[in-house]
Amino acid sequence: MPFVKSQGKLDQFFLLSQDLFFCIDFTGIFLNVNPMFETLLGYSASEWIGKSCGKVVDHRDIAVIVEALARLQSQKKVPPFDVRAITAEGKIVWLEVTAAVGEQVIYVIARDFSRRKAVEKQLIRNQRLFQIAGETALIGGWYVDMSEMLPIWSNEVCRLHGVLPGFQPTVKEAIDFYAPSSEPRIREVFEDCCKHGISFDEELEIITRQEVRLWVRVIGRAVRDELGQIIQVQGSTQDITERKATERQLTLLERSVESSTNGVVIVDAQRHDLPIVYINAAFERITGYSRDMVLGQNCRFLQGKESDPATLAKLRKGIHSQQEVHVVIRNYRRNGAPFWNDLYISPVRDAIGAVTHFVGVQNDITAQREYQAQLRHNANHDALTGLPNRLLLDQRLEQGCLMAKRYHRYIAVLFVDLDDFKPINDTLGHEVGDHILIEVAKRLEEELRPWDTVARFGGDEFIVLLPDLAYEKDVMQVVERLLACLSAPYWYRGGELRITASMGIATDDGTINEPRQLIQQADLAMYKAKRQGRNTYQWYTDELNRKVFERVNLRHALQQAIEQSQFELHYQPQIYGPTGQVSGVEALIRWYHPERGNISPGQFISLAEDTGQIMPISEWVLERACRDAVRLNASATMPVTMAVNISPMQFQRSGFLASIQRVLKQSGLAPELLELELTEGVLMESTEHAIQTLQDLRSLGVHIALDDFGTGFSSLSYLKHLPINKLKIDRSFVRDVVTDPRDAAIVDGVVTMVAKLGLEVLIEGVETAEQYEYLNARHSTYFQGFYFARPMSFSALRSFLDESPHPFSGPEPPST
Ligand SMILES: Nc1nc2c(ncn2[C@@H]2O[C@H](COP(=O)(O)O[C@H]3[C@@H](O)[C@H](n4cnc5c(=O)[nH]c(N)nc54)O[C@@H]3COP(=O)(O)O)[C@@H](O)[C@H]2O)c(=O)[nH]1
Repeated sequence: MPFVKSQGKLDQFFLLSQDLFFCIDFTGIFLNVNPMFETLLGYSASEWIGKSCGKVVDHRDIAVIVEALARLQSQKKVPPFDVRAITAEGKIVWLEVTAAVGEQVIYVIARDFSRRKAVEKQLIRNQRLFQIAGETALIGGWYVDMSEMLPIWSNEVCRLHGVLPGFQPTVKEAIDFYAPSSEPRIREVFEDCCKHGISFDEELEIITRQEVRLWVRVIGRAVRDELGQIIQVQGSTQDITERKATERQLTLLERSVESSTNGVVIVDAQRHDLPIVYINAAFERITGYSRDMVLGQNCRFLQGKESDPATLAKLRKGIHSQQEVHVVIRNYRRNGAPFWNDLYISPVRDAIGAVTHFVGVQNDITAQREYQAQLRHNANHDALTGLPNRLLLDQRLEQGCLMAKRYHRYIAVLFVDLDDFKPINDTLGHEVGDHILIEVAKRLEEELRPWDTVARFGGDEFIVLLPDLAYEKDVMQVVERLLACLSAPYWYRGGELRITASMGIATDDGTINEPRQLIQQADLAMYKAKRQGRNTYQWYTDELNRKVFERVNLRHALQQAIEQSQFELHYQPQIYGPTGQVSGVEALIRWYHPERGNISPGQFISLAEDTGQIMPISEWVLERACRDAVRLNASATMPVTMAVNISPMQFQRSGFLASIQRVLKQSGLAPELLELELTEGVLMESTEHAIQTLQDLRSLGVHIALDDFGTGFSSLSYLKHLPINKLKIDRSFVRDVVTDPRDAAIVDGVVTMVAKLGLEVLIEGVETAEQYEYLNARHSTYFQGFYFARPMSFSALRSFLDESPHPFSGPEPPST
């Protein structure tokens, strides 16, 4: 046996001990070792007797051995110490060494605690890992022993609360860290856990020592002993502030998307056929499809027969090239109703730039589109009849002319004007008028081919375009059909109404430069139809064209005349038969055009009436005539009346009376020396208003003469209602008065009757001595005519009056 021989019972212990027992001398040489030495370290005990104990000790712990030996040599006590021994296999064994000095020997007991050491090491490592995990995930651990009720916080929990590691709060202090909104909850769940063992997992807000608000996830659970008693509550606290902020942001985003009025759809770009993965409420509302119906589907279920292929191609191209794309596309709701979808599609990329989704933002712009279409329709159509208006008519006319030119066809333009529509409107009311216009529009449309156009041109005027005619004469069938259908009875509230139309026709083979001229031509032809008795048609001719051309030129020249004061006034004397004296003069306008010479009022007055140019002209005439009348009367021996022709438009203007007053005032002419000549037509229209104006004029003292009597309606009955002073018998009755007993009878009758009404009479157009003698012998009245004098300039008139104040008192009037 290599071991020290046993001595009594202690030897047994020495031999059987699970610890190492050995003796060394003061230099550390093994003197004796027990069997456990061999078992534990794997060395043969006999080999080691006489060897230094330092040989089995790891070199890192040699210093420890050396120091212990030194102490023992000095008879000092050595507290237990740990060293690493190296086994025969080269493994390390941790030994807890206790050494004591005996007689010349040192007794050593060494206990293997390698396992404990390994556990300790593992524990330390785990703790470290736990700490790292806590620090990384911002999770701290804590526990509260029920016996002490003092929370123990990990370093991370301390850090979270803004206190130093090792901080030891009371339960109250720990709870006080929670924000007022969270404090009741943590108190409740902690108490429930302590009392009833109910685990908790809460997201709450704490306020750190530095007054920083943090969101934490706090988890707690009860730990029970073997009897089921709760002995500890332990848990973790995790900083989730960042996650909460992100969550809040996400919630905000989600809510925004959800509550957006725009439809939002997200499709998965990485799955086959781009299935929908999200739609918001607006998408559901717009399309009528619910989430369940569309998730997983491709968006093409929104398309339909009217979805424009070009738009779809653009959409596909954008998706294919993973680029943003904007389209307005015709889509269909679940119920099949189409809608206009204003759609933006954008790719959504991940962190490395790969497209993972496409997000589509859509807006239902149907109402907007319809409104725009309505606006466009309104801009191009007449509100009452729904027919195209002038704007659209112009476009169609242009197209029609182009077609005619390209395909060697004809286009016809019909100008349709209802006959005597105004009286219907005026007497039966606008409601009836509107009804007729709508009915006319309907009838016209019904008679035409789909590619023809009926447009409302103005009040009771319609234009019909007949493009694509093989022959000009083809238009006749249409015209006759239209005239017939328009003259059929109209019914309104059970009553029958009759109305006809006059039509002007203009045609072209597409060579016309200015298509609009066709309308003017048709208009002109229509007027001719009117003059020819209504309910008929007329073709436009070159003769009419010449007139139009002339009118256009004349209108332009007239404007220049107004601007450049090219007018003059001439005066024609009026004679009082019984005395042969000049009782008045009629102011007659003269226009001397620098290139065209004299242009007679007969040529331009009616045009000026049509264009409104009569207004500045009339104003000028009135002012000049009144001023000249004042000058004339200043030197005349007898009062000379100034007769001024008043145009219908001038008379009907609301400021007419005021303008007369103003001119009288400015010129200083006595009102009774001013005689206004009005035609029958003026007085026939709006009689009440006309009579009132006449009465007002009469109240001013101004004289009124009714001009051209006998050429118009010449209703004798209305004469008695008119507050006029004088009646001028038209010269057409005078021309043959000597030879034609019928004219003589008319003149006799009118003069006699008018005299009986207490009015004065002037006989116009006396050109010969015979006429004058004949008439003067029968009637004591006034005369005017070339026989006495032609219209003359103001200076000529003055000389005329100066030379001969009573020119026609004698038997022989001067030759003119
Ligand atoms: N609103 C205005 N109308 C005016 C004005 N000046 C003229 N007129 C109207 O133009 C028409 C033509 O006028 P005019 O060519 O001047 O002819 C006048 C006389 O020259 C003509 N007349 C006079 N005596 C005779 C005659 O013996 N024979 C004959 N063949 N013609 C004669 O008659 C015209 C005047 O007619 P009336 O006005 O009816 O008295 C004409 O209608 C004018 O009214 C103007 O300033 N404003």
